[in-house]
Amino acid sequence: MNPMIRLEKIQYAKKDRTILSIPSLSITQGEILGMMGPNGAGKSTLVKILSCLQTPTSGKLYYKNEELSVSRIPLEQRRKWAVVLQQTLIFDTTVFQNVAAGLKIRRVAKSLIKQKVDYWLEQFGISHLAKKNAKLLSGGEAQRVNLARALILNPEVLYLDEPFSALDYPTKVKLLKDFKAIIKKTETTTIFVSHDVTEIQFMTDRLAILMDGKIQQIGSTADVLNNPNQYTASFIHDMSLHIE
Ligand SMILES: Nc1ncnc2c1ncn2[C@@H]1O[C@H](COP(=O)(O)OP(=O)(O)OP(=O)(O)O)[C@@H](O)[C@H]1O
Repeated sequence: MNPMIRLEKIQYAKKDRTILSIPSLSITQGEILGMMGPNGAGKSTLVKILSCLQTPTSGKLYYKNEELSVSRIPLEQRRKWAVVLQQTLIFDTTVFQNVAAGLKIRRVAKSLIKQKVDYWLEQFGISHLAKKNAKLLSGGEAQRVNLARALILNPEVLYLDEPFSALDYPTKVKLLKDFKAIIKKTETTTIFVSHDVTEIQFMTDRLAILMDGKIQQIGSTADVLNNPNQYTASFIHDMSLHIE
């Protein structure tokens, strides 16, 4: 299968320190790739490079087999991607307007915006909050707004950097289930960074373990978690402790 995204010989260095070194990485259309690693391993840096928010020191990035000039990404290309972070970005207006924000910027017709926002509010189970000021939402509700705002733009690739880590467990479980069903239905290629083994197990098809700026293991999520290698065993063991 043709990769959606491919990295080749990517390096990111600051001063004398190599922060990231990825000889190669391919992500297939529609897959959910998980990424775990200790603090400072380079996960956010990799996500920023993949979404062209950061220019690597060297190496190449391909999107559907076409090389991207990472320092000059056209707006149409950027609009194929969406990034959702742990901190929710909420505007001081209604939930409806928050979810509609990206479509308005794209000058989508009002009637179509209404149709799409209604659909996505329903998908995320927040239709009843449409008229509420989004600043007054709970953490779980706010993250639903954040995800709806990203998915309404029909992104080809979604980057998630610990989007659920601030949520309590029951809220998280419900949102994970709803979110996974949506991602699978829309076949959105997703890169999902998390410190939570349960989230990773539930959400991802493949898992990459990043340590000291290198991918030390990558494979099917079950395989990586059940058969860690000499580099990843101790980290995976420690990460799994809290669910035993
Ligand atoms: N612009 C920069 N200048 C200097 N150092 C940087 C820069 N960006 C990242 N780093 C360093 O690179 C390393 C990797 O950072 P990164 O944020 O990618 O790690 P991470 O795996 O996402 O960590 P965490 O799990 O704590 O969020 C860290 O040591 C960080 O301090």
